[in-house]
Amino acid sequence: MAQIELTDVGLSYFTLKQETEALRDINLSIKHGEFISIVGPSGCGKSTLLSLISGMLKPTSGKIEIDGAAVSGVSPKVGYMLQHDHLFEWRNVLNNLTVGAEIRKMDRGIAKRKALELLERYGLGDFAHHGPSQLSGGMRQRVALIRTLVAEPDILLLDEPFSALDYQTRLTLSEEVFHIIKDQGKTAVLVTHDLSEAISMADRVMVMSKRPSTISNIHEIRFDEGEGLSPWKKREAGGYHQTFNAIWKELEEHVVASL
Ligand SMILES: Nc1ncnc2c1ncn2[C@@H]1O[C@H](COP(=O)(O)OP(=O)(O)OP(=O)(O)O)[C@@H](O)[C@H]1O
Repeated sequence: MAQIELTDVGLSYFTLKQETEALRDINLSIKHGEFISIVGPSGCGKSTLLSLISGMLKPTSGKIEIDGAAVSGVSPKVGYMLQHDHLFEWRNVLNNLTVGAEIRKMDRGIAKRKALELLERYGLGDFAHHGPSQLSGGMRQRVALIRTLVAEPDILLLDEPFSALDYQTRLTLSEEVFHIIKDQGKTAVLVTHDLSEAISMADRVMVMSKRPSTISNIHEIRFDEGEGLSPWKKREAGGYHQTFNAIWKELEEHVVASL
């Protein structure tokens, strides 16, 4: 059974002046533990799609299910990682990690233990009592991911999580985040403008058309070098450039059409 299932999903935004049809006829099945990337022209509705999966938005038409149950309201099974880490500067790292637990009225002791275990496991154990301003951009984003993991979501929605970082940090962090997500056995949906990031991290890359956006194509990312390759290994794989060029050609057509 699919973990996330979208059937004939459409979404229009209504304002006093106009209706904006963002998404049309979206049919998508995402399996447990799968990593899928979404690319498409600017403004085509990628973030809207994540908001629908999280339950923050309700589709105008069609249905969305997680583990066979209709999504109604914000789902506790879903966690977000965003472009900005939104860490509170006046709290140390550990206290930032327990914010979600406090809001959800989870046991703070349990949340703290979980947070410390995750910090230790992912190389940030020495920074638990540091302030966010004492961390590099990449470390802050790792803390943001750990904060999401403390709440134990099954599904991670990643909305351009690396785009505010310099290129070198992006490469390193995407590798680290990939390993953390696989290690934790999470299902992940990544929205990115960076096609090499999309291909290197995901099992499948979904290309969306210009608005009203439909699914143009879904590409399986498979290389002769084997299954489950890390982003570094995928970038080095024999068929990588061919795959990149094929998806880029398709994506470029949608980007040009949207100008
Ligand atoms: N709250 C809203 N009210 C009205 N229109 C909206 C709202 N949010 C988004 N839109 C419109 O819906 C469309 C899709 O927006 P969305 O942010 O999902 O696209 P995107 O593909 O994530 O964009 P980008 O790549 O630039 O981040 C855009 O035309 C946007 O202007």
